[in-house]
Amino acid sequence: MYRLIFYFALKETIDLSKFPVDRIRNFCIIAHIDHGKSTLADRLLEITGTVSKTEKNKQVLDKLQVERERGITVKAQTASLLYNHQGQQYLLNLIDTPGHVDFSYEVSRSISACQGVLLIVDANQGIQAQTMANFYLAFEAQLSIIPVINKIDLKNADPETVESQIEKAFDIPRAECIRISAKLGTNVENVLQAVVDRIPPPPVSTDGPFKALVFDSSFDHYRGVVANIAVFGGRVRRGDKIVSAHLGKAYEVNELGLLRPEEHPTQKLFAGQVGYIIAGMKDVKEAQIGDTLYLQEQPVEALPGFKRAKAMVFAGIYPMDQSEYPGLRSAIERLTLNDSSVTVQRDSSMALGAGWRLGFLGLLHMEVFNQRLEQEYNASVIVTAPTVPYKAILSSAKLIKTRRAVQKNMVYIDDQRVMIKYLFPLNEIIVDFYDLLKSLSSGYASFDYEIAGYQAADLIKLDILLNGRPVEELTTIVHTDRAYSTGKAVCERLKDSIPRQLFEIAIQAVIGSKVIARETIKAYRKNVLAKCYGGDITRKMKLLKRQAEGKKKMRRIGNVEVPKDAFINVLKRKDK
Ligand SMILES: Nc1nc2c(ncn2[C@@H]2O[C@H](COP(=O)(O)OP(=O)(O)OP(=O)(O)O)[C@@H](O)[C@H]2O)c(=O)[nH]1
Repeated sequence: MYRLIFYFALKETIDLSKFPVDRIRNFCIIAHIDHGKSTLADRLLEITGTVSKTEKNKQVLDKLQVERERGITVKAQTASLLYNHQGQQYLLNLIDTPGHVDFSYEVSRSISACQGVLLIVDANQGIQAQTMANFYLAFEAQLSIIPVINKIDLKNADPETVESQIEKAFDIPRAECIRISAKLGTNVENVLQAVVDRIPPPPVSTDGPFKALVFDSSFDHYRGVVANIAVFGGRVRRGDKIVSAHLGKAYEVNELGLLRPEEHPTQKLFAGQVGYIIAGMKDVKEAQIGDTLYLQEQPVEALPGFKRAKAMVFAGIYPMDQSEYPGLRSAIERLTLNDSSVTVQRDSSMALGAGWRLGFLGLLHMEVFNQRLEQEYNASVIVTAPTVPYKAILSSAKLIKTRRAVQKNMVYIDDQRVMIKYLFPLNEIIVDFYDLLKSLSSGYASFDYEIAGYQAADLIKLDILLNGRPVEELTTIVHTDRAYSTGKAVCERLKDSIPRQLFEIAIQAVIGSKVIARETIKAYRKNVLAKCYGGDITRKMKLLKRQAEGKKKMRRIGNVEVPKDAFINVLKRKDK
């Protein structure tokens, strides 16, 4: 009992910040979604004694509730591990990266804080779209790449084939692949040894001026912004005055330390270290991912690669009931405090009242944000169909007609797998492309995208009217060739989504003043008390209450009640 207490006390007194640079390794884990990144991270934490075995299977690094539920990593988490190798103690800084394409900028910044990566490939699924995209990010950053073939315990695991794919696609000798089962812990120790042997220590100088890269940041209600940093040069101490390069603002360091993965405060952070810093910043926009921090008295040039997060998918968000507006406003404010990549603009609509127009990195990012609003803040919201940004040239007579998708190239990864690159209008892939691709290929195809810039196209505005009133939230920009079919499909789907009401409802799709499609919903009266014979008042009250609650899920547009899901569902193309 006493020995145990002594051991913990000793462990905490080791000053990790004084670690010699040649015994530090900074690495991250990259993989296609679900290939086992978080499971491997947990095993590494466990083997190195960073977390206890009792927390096994809890996915320590996937903290957010949405992450647990969806099994995806949204926010990167970091942990410093102590590892004994051939009688020497090493400090291994593991930076967990988000796996989804929406967060590829975060992945690229995490990568730039590292000298090596573990590239995980599922032994059953083999190389997938994000394996390729992530490999190129690591390759271009000239990192040491350790291929790890995971899930070898699966009945259908085929590590031989996956090794051949890795050799062919990435030109990495198959002998360098490590076969593991992150779930069972098989060979995971070999991964740690490879991290020490194959990844170089950070090429930094402790003598130069302090320079650090912000690769993640979050907001704490009591302490303000907590920025995760990788120190590229010099050292920083509590009380130092630091400056963030892109805003040029100065701050005093209140607290700093290492992440194990919980915060472990230290007096200083040295070049080569990865840790956190708290310096009185009030908004995550003051510590943007990719920004550089330096000492006020020793200015340095900013590290390359900084990009302001750019929203590519926009949607309107409105409270179900206007009385919920103040609550929703504070929920959005709190959530965006932690996510500087969401853009917020106040908006209002005739039909839905006051609300916001929010911009997201991608569709998953938007869905996660909405789910968090509902789960963490109990907010009941209407989300309009997502749109993408366009650049419009007004009154231009010469527009070039483009095809909707253009094939760019095709590469065979092996005799069963092919990677095809297309140039797509973003609008074509945001609503339901991924679902469609998965269902058409019975789950075999995977997909990844990057933004290729703006291109001229023959586009037109399609309005939807309900009993003659335009419903702004259903207005879309469509390709001229698709205007008629989209208008017709939206009208048909709205007819299915809107319940019959006491009067007839006309649904029209309109271009300019021209009606291109129309559906009619016949009048109907639903009497919820119809089946309620006799005078049981409590039962009647219950039924009326349920009807009132049902109505709450509806939105009134003019005199027409529209279910909240209709705003997004009608744009999903089931007909392709
Ligand atoms: N059989 C088997 N299953 C595994 C193994 N490693 C992970 N899994 C399972 O694969 C699924 C995905 O694992 P995660 O670790 O969440 O995958 P991830 O790559 O972190 O996913 P994202 O964070 O969404 O990118 C989970 O159900 C794991 O239990 C393994 O070695 N064997």
